[in-house]
Amino acid sequence: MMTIRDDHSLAGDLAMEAGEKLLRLRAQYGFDDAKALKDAGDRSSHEFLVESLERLRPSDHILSEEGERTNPARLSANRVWIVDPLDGTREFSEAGRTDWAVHVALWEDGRLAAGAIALPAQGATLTTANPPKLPAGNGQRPRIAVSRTRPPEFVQKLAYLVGADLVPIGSAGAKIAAVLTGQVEAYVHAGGQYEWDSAAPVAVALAAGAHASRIDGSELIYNQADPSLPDILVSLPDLAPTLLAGIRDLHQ
Ligand SMILES: Nc1ncnc2c1ncn2[C@@H]1O[C@H](COP(=O)(O)O)[C@@H](OP(=O)(O)O)[C@H]1O
Ligand SMILES: [Mg+2]
Repeated sequence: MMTIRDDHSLAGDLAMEAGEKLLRLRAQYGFDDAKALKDAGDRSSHEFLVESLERLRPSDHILSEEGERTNPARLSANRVWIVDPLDGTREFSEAGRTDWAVHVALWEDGRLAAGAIALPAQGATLTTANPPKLPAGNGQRPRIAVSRTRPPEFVQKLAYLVGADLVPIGSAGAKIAAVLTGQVEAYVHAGGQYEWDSAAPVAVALAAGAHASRIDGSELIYNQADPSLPDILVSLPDLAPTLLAGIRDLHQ
């Protein structure tokens, strides 16, 4: 009998397969022409994910960083796959870096229903099929992951206020995975980002029991007409109230 993969497994399998293709591209192109490698990575991963989803989930809709962003049909659809074929494109094009990811999420009836973050160069994939067990907070100075290239202006002050250290990492997916695997305790971003940068990692984070919200504490809302979702806080649950209070104080 033919078995139909459930959405959680499908998200994981597609993210992992896209990641394996990206590793092969990296080996094939090398790092001499970063732009050529980035363009090939974005395009081929997008084409693989769209072709696979159209074949395996023909009635669903797709919102991809590299695709049609304003397609109005997705706004009245029940099921929309939100994908970032290559998150951390810059890091993907730099030799030796492992902080880049493939994001595959399913939004269904107003909420994130499934998701996967593949970290091909780390040999890991985190999925809602089997959410990671959150590390216990160790009571040490918290570590906050921030963008390597675009850290929000206030995070240095936030780190000082709450007694934390900043850890620069590329890719939103790699930073949220770092929270879920115990390399850092939080990720704070502001100043610009889109739904595809956070949908899949947030699906996995919520399934694992982590805190994920806008930096004002409100809910992250997906499948909106304007896919801009400019700020985010993901952390171990115990740390969230302190960070939200710190951010609030700094923004008064
Ligand atoms: N100010 C900003 N405006 C728009 N997108 C941003 C942004 N800061 C970060 N991002 C996006 O968020 C992802 C993670 O960024 P970072 O590595 O700096 O933390 C990247 O996705 P892509 O690599 O898919 O473009 C990046 O483009
Ligand atoms: Mg991205």
